[in-house]
This record gives sequence, structure tokens and C-alpha cells, in this order.
Amino acid sequence: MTDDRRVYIYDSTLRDGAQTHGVDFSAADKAAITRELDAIGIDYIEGGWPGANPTDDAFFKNLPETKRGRIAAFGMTRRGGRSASNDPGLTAVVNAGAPVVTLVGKSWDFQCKVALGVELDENLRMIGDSIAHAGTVAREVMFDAEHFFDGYKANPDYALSCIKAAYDAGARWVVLCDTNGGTLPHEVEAIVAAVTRVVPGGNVGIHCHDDTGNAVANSLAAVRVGARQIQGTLNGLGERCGNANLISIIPSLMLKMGFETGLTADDLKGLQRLSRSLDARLNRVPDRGAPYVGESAFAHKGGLHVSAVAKDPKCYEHVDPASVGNRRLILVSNQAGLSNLLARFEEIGMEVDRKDPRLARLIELVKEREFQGYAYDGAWASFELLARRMLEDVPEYFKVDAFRVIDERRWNAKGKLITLSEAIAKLTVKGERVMSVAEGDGPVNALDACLRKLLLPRYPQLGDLRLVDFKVRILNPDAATAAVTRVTIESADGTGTRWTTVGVSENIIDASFEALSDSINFKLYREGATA
Ligand SMILES: CC(=O)SCCNC(=O)CCNC(=O)[C@H](O)C(C)(C)COP(=O)(O)OP(=O)(O)OC[C@H]1O[C@@H](n2cnc3c(N)ncnc32)[C@H](O)[C@@H]1OP(=O)(O)O
Ligand SMILES: CC(=O)C(=O)O
Repeated sequence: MTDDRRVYIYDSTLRDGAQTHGVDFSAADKAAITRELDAIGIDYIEGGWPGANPTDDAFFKNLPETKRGRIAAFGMTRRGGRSASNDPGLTAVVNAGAPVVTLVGKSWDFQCKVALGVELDENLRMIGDSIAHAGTVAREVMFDAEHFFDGYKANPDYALSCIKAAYDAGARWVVLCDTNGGTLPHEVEAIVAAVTRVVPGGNVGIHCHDDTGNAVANSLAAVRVGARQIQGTLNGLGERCGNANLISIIPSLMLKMGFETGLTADDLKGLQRLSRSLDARLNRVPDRGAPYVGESAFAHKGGLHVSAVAKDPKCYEHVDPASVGNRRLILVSNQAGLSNLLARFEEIGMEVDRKDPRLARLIELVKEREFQGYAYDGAWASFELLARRMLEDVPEYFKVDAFRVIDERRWNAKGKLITLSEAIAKLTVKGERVMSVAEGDGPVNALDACLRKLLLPRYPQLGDLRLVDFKVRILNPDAATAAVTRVTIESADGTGTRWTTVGVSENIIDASFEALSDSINFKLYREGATA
């Protein structure tokens, strides 16, 4: 058995993660992710299945150099009725040049009969022969015992004989897989405990799927009773409902259970960055509610919570957000009290006396506006403008005297039905009345283009302003097309800063304009522009 307090982390993002519905890595993605996993201190990095597809072949042909992690080539045991050395699939895996080879094999008697169509004894030989053959080339060989938990429940002796065949043939690790993801934590704990009793000295790992939402709990339960390797993926990618999420598992092991992994405390601070980097690569919006690393993981909304957190964050935080690279967020909304405002002001560097009588009016205003449909807990830039306008002098950068937006649907010269939008705006900017017209793909795009045409020459600071997200929500659907609409806009600039603004109206263009105008005003205020 390895050091009792050390748990080895095996990342399968590039293999089981590539089996996620809608995920498709290129070889370059795989190389980049490998480097990130290596840099943070992951012990094993499963690169893919050599011979299964050209992407994985390209990855293994040019294996990235790693300093801390070992790359594993994944594959399956030899086919029934062949010799291991005469199985082209197995040969491709074993000879891929990876220091580690992980072979999956059946450990459920039912699967041997149904999926493989081989006798139970032949499956044991397939496991033993393949592991022994891989051991002649690879530095380290592992056996992933597929369907181990279902197999153990159906026929414990046979399931155990499968992993014994792997150990006897030289597997350094035997990894118990909850392939269908249907096993519950108390079952995992009992079965892994039984296995570690009968294979003393053997290295046992765990590989869980999340079909009951228990993959993380199952992995931790296995560690409690002796498993010392956890296989999982970043952000829980994986076949069907995904694999055990290493982003949740690693901090729980290190911060709560007293285990060591290949990550140092400093590496752990890069956890949020690692999770976000994968989302960015996959063009996914990060999950706000993700444990440890989500934007909301340490966001405090209720007034009671914020008041106590100001006294000691431990009141409502299970770990220090900085330990995983996250940060505390204090939200302002209709659930807020004075503490929320003061905490938010401190964060944005606004000095306000807690006895300032205008604060009570500001809380009231926030609550009234949230009742009308505004949502400031997401749109913190609109809240900041609201607060600064009440408590400080915010310059009037521009005044909208009038705007008009026209949509025209017509057949173009090529006989195609098209819709064109055109916006005309009249503004007063820096004391001057100006007017312009612009076209766009839609009314909001045309309005945005028109405002920029007028403002950019007078405020060059707006040159790098980009709208990165635009969300519309109907607040009273009963009113159908006359419903109140909330528009939320996320903006970004060249510094990478992002901010969110909100607008509410029965008219979707008005709501969009309000959110757009807040976004521009916020950017100008932050840049210290003068009106
Ligand atoms: C639990 C897991 O997630 S394991 C990983 C699953 N991942 C993948 O399947 C992704 C990569 N797979 C592939 O690209 C392809 O399935 C390949 C290249 C591996 C095989 O492709 P094909 O030869 O066309 O076979 P196909 O995928 O249709 O069927 C799998 C075959 O492997 C056999 N097989 C399945 N598991 C094993 C095993 N552990 N050992 C030996 N043979 C196995 C099956 O019986 C089936 O054989 P059959 O064609 O004689 O019925
Ligand atoms: C090996 C594997 O991916 C599984 O059994 O789920």
C-alpha cells in the first residue's frame, strides 16, 4: 500500500471527458490541457485512446513534455480468442509511447456474456494476458475494472477474481469503476472496504460516474475505506451525466479530510483558473453554483448572512475562498440590509459613513426597483451607478434627446427575405447637440452602433468596449407581448474586465437602451472620463 495520507489524482478529462455529449477536443486542445494539468500537480493525465481516432493518434505522436504528471494511454483488454501480442487495438495502446497504460476490462459476469460474448474464464485470461503484455512495454500498468460495483453485487467472487487476475499479472493499480453511476455512497463504502480487506497491499482506485449525483460523494467514500487513487475529470465532464468532478474532490481531500495530493497549497489556489480555462476552451459559461470555484460559491445575498460575514467570514463560509483561487462576493438586492451596501462599497473603494441617512433611501430604492423587475445581484455595475449617482457626483456624459429605431422586412434583389434595422439618435454630448444614423443586424445592434458613432469621437475610452452577452427575460408572461421585459447586458473591455448592467421596461428596446446606456456610463466613469 502507498503512503496512507497520499491520494493520487488521475485525470480523465481528455478521455472520458471527450465522451461528453457536445464536447470535441482537438489535439492542440489536448496538449494545452495536459500542460495545465501538469502545472497544477495532477499525478496522472489520461491523454486518450491511441488507435481509436486520428485526434488521439496525433496527440500521442507528439506527446507534450510533463514535469509532474505521467501521461496514460487508455485502451481495452485484448479481444476474446486472440493473443495479446496479436491484437492490433491493444498493440496501438501499448506502443503509443506513454509511460502509463490503463486497460479497461469487464468485471461483471453479465457483461462478459452479453457485451463480450465470451466465457467467464476467457475474460480472466483476457485481463491477465493484456496486463502482462502491457507491462513488457509500459513503466506502469493499471486496470480499470469496468462495472465493478454492479459486478460485485451480482457475483462478488467473480468480480474479485477479475481484479486478482490484473494484480497477479502486474497491474500496479486496480481501479474500481462505477461505470453506470448507479451506486450510492453507502454501497461504495461497503464494497471498497470489502475489496481492500481481500487485497491487502494492493493499490485500489475509484472511478465514479454521476448518474445519481453522487460521483464526488462516492469517490470520497471510497477514500475513507482505503482507495488511494481517484479518477475523475475537470468540471465533471464525462459520458452521460459526467464523471466525478476533480475540481470538487481535490479541495475536499486537502482542506477537509487531511489528505495530501500532488498539489501544494499554492497549486490549489489555481483551481478556479483551471476550471475556468476549460470552460473558456469549450466555450461554456462557467457554472455559477459550482462548489468551491463558482462565482456564487462565496457570494452572500441575505442581509443576515452579510452582517455576520462582516464580523467573521467563518459565519457563512466553509473554507477561505482564496484557498481555491475564488473570492467573496457581496450581493445587493431586495434581500439586502445595510451590511450588504457597506460591504459592497468597501469592495469598490467607496467611502460612505454607515450613519449617512441617504443609505436607508438607497436600500429602499433598490428594493422598489427590484419589485419593478430590476435584478441588481447580477447587475452590479448598474447598482454601482445607482449608488454613486445618489451619493456622489457622477458626470452626465451624454443626454439622449431622442432616438428612433426602424425595422424593415423586405425581399432583397436576390429574392431573399431580409430584415434590416436602422437607428437614429440625437444626443447632447459635452454641450454639443449631435445626431447620427446607423444600421444593424437588429434594433439593439443598430442603436448600439449609432451611440458609438456619436460617442467614440468624443470619448475614445469607449474604443475597446464590447458587448459579450445579452439576455432578455419576460417578467410577467401572462401579459404576453405587453409583458415587462428585463434586459441584462454583459460588457467587457481590453483589460479583460467584465461588468453587467440591467434595464427594465414594457418596451424591449427601451429596456435594452437602459442597460446599454448604463454599460457605457459605467465604462466612462471607471476610466475617469470628464463630461
Ligand atoms: C466505460 C468506458 O467508458 S470504456 C471507454 C469507452 N470509450 C470508447 O468507446 C471511445 C473509443 N472507442 C472507439 O473508438 C471504438 O469503440 C473502438 C475503436 C475502440 C472499437 O471500435 P470497433 O472495433 O468498431 O468496435 P465497437 O465499438 O463497435 O464495439 C466494441 C467491441 O469491443 C469489445 N469490447 C468491449 N469491451 C472490451 C474489453 N474490455 N475487452 C475486449 N473487448 C472489448 C466489444 O465486445 C465489441 O466487440 P464486437 O465488435 O466483437 O461486438
Ligand atoms: C473505465 C470507465 O470509464 C468506466 O468504467 O466508467
